[in-house]
Amino acid sequence: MSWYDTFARSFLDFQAMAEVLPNMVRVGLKNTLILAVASTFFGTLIGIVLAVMGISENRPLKLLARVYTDIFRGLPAIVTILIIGQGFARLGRDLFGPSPYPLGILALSLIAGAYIGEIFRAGIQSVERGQIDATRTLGMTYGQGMRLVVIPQGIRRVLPALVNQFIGNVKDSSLVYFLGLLASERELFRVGQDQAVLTGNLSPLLLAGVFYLVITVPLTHLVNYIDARMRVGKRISGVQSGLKEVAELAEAGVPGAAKSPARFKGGSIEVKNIDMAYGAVQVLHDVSLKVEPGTVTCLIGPSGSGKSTLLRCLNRLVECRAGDILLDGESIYSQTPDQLRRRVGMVFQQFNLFPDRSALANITLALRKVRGMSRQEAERAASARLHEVGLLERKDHRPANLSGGQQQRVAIARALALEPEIMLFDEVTSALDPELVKGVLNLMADLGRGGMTMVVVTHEMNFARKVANQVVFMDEGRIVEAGRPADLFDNPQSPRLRRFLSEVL
Ligand SMILES: Nc1ncnc2c1ncn2[C@@H]1O[C@H](COP(=O)(O)OP(=O)(O)OP(=O)(O)O)[C@@H](O)[C@H]1O
Repeated sequence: MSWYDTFARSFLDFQAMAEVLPNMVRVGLKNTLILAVASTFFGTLIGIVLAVMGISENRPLKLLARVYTDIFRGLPAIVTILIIGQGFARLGRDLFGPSPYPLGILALSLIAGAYIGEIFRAGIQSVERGQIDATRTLGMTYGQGMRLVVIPQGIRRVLPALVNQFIGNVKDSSLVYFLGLLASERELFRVGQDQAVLTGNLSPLLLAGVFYLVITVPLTHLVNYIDARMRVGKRISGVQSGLKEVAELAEAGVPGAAKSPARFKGGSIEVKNIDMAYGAVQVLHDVSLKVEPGTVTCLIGPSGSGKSTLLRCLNRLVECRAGDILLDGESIYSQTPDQLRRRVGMVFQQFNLFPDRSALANITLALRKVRGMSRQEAERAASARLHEVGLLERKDHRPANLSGGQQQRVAIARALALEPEIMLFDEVTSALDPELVKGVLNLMADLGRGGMTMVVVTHEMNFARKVANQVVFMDEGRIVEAGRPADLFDNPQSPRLRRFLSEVL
């Protein structure tokens, strides 16, 4: 007999396959899916708890999650299944009757939980810090930020890994057979193996193998497709040049130099002798500053001089070590950070838009969750803000489908939607292509003319000169000079400011 005949007799006995097929679908496939789905479901619940424990600040919880993960990831699956299935057989019988099947699910879930916990933890930790900063500046609590923004993004990022885990559970479900399943509980492998013993050839096992592939291969491809779709959203055509973006703003009524009527009720700020340190490194030394209502203050200075840190003290993204800050004459420490941040909006260099939400949804999220508006109210308000920044037509675009300048204008609209009294801008044009900078600066100048109190960290000296009421020069964590732009730029008093201006102008 040729090798092929031997092979065909062992593996290609179609009659043996046909005989086992009904049982394989009705019993094997069904039970494999129940085992895999149930253990992925319970494993996901365990994984979420482990991930939350793993990223918490509580050391005992962290340690517990670590120990759990090390044990269940380190042991071979079959060892865990046998220890749980046989070690707790008595208890299992009392609880679930003669079937070892529930204990099999429990063992698979405990193993899956260890892997899924690590997957979630990595996913959540991979979400940029700026995302949580953005939720905080929009007045969301830490819990809201995690639940509404960070965790969904983290889960989306790890979706392929989660599906891999499900595929792993489909395969590991075959190990439950070691617990001696009842006939009605046999999974694919066991049905194939029993039939192989009966017929004396391996064709039923091959058929079981085909079933495993039929479940796992399409799933992998499906998840890759969904993942790609979710990452960027639906592609929307309509890329435009940066020069056209300035026109977009003019159409929306942001005319650059024209006078706009006061439409904001800006608040006042008084910074009184604040010190701030990151650990042992003192970053701000005895900083005092007054910002009158409805004025624009530009903070300038070399890199690392503490400008961003000062800005972050104003909305308590970082906390001062000494001194006080008054908002409209009242200490910002007499209110919660969330209450304060509803009054003090902030826009960042990296935009920090939520990538998985449209421009409109980026704005409505805080309106609904922080301000408690209905969906309709929030959409109406968000549309009005988008119109003001010339982007109403692009309300359904995800950030990935917008230019940097457009993204920054959405970020400004998002902050304005909460109707703050103060707006903080942290180098908001530094990440933009040169031709997109003008559109964003025009918009900011318009806000200033509209009576918004603004504190702007910027390297755009022209903007500071033309738009600011007050320019503040910082160096090494101290305010070195502050005054009207003409005084600072044309008549700098300190050698440090003179040197700085000679380098940047
Ligand atoms: N999270 C942090 N942990 C530790 N040190 C930090 C942190 N953020 C900033 N620093 C340090 O604090 C100092 C001031 O930084 P800050 O970002 O406020 O300066 P900056 O003037 O805004 O600089 P740039 O223009 O480069 O943004 C720098 O020495 C910086 O390295």
